[in-house]
Amino acid sequence: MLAELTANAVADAESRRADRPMAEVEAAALARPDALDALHALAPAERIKVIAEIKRSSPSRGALATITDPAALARTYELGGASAISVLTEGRRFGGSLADLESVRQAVSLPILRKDFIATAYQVFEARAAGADMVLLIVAALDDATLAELYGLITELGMTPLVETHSAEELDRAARLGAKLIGVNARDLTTFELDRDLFGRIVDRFPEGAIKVAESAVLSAADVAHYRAAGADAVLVGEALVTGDPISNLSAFLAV
Ligand SMILES: O=C(O)c1ccccc1NCC(=O)[C@H](O)[C@H](O)COP(=O)(O)O
Repeated sequence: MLAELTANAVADAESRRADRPMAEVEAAALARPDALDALHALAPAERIKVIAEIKRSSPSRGALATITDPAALARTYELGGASAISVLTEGRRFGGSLADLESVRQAVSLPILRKDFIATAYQVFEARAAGADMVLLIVAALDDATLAELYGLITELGMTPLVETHSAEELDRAARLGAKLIGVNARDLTTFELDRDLFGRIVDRFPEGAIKVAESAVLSAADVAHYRAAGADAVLVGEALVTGDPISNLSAFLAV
């Protein structure tokens, strides 16, 4: 499934490239004001931080929410105390787009993550051109050379890579990269099984000083407390915020 999602995302980017060549996207990326400092926004603090996601649907859960105005939802997240916004830009299975990211960029002053299946430089330039401050790199989807190349490009463009892992070995690969913002996704992206305890089992492998993000499977404040007790600096939450009341859920999550 992960290989298919990545291949589709790359194919979709290649078809956009036919209309908007690399030189044009690169120029748009370089013309953007500086990216926001996501490492500062997500730095460890007394309270856990929340990266709030704009998520319409997903392969594991199907349709989740009708989001006609992602900018309005992002403003609600900002008002509710989120530290950053994640925008799923994959179109086929998640119903997202780069246009969503652009509209969110105009609406909030929080760092924005492009959450997608990134495997090419073109997708990274697209992210910056649309106003992203962070770009997701999924370790399981990339070999070490591509991971290092994309990591370098993202940082050269002033953005922060969120390096996503799902095992101790992948966390070690993220550490070798020098990643400063690392996520452990509770969701196995091939089987869709959720394992909330994975974060706690491998948290000791985080490199010194890296920001620890627990991704997925937060449905309640108790889940946030579980991740916090295991050492998470931040949680990345989609479903609970798009299917419930975002303000009261954020308030409960941030009170942990
Ligand atoms: O959510 C899915 O079904 C999914 C399937 C395959 C690849 C990625 C997938 N989701 C992306 C994410 O990692 C989540 O959207 C994100 O961590 C939030 O998760 P949740 O709070 O459980 O909605």
